[in-house]
Amino acid sequence: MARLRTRGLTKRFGGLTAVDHVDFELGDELCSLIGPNGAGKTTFFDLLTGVLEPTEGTVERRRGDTWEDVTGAPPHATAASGVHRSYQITSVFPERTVHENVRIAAQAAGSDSYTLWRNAGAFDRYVEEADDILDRVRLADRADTPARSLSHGAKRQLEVAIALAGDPDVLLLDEPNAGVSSESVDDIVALIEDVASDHAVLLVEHNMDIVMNVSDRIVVLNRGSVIADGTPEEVRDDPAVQEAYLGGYEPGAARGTDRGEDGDTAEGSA
Ligand SMILES: Nc1ncnc2c1ncn2[C@@H]1O[C@H](COP(=O)(O)OP(=O)(O)OP(=O)(O)O)[C@@H](O)[C@H]1O
Repeated sequence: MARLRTRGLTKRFGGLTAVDHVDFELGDELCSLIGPNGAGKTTFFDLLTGVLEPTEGTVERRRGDTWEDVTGAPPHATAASGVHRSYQITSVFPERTVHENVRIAAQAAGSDSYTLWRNAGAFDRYVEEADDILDRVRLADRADTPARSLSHGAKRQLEVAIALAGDPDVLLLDEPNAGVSSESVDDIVALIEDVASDHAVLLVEHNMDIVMNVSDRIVVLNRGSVIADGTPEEVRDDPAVQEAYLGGYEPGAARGTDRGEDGDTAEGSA
């Protein structure tokens, strides 16, 4: 079922059109959004999540049998409507533990957050929810670790955990592999595939091996416009995509050669 769609979505920065009349629909699938640097991927995510207001066009969310116009709704309203984004530059509280970060995110998304002090049962529920999510993202053994001391890979897992805490049905994953060492890539890939089993997922990822392996569908942006939309095989074999982006792509060559390979060690701050 289609869950999110855009019609004629456009963002101009002065004379530059960063996103150019994009018609897009996300269903229950793992769709990757790829394209060269500056293609408009981040701007598109910012438009979907209300970080930016479009110059033209609409963003709509499925509500039962109808579509609701959520164009320009602020980020908290977008999150409340079930669209969550994992940030490349994260919003974790570095001094708080992994568990506290997820529990706080679950509380913030819950309807009774303002009366929590009166409602011990609600608190226990959020603690349990955080336990379950940490099991799912395989961070349970680091529940009591301060977020700042996690490795890059574990930080990406925590970001996904925080996004899951809001109980979304659409997840926008913003380079979940950024900065992760090659040994940890398989864990992140397993996590992406796992969350895609029960969420609609839109993934921005530069590592083409990951994109080709996990995606049901790939949308290619170039200079703000969609130049291809299809299965990994269709997109890989598309001459326009080869020219704009994938020129010279060979399976297996992307791993370890991408940006952000600065090792999977703690970085001192989240
Ligand atoms: N706030 C802004 N003001 C002016 N220009 C901007 C702004 N944000 C982005 N741009 C421009 O819009 C274009 C699209 O940028 P965007 O960051 O969306 O691309 P991207 O596909 O995410 O790139 P990357 O892969 O490098 O992250 C670029 O030319 C960029 O310089």
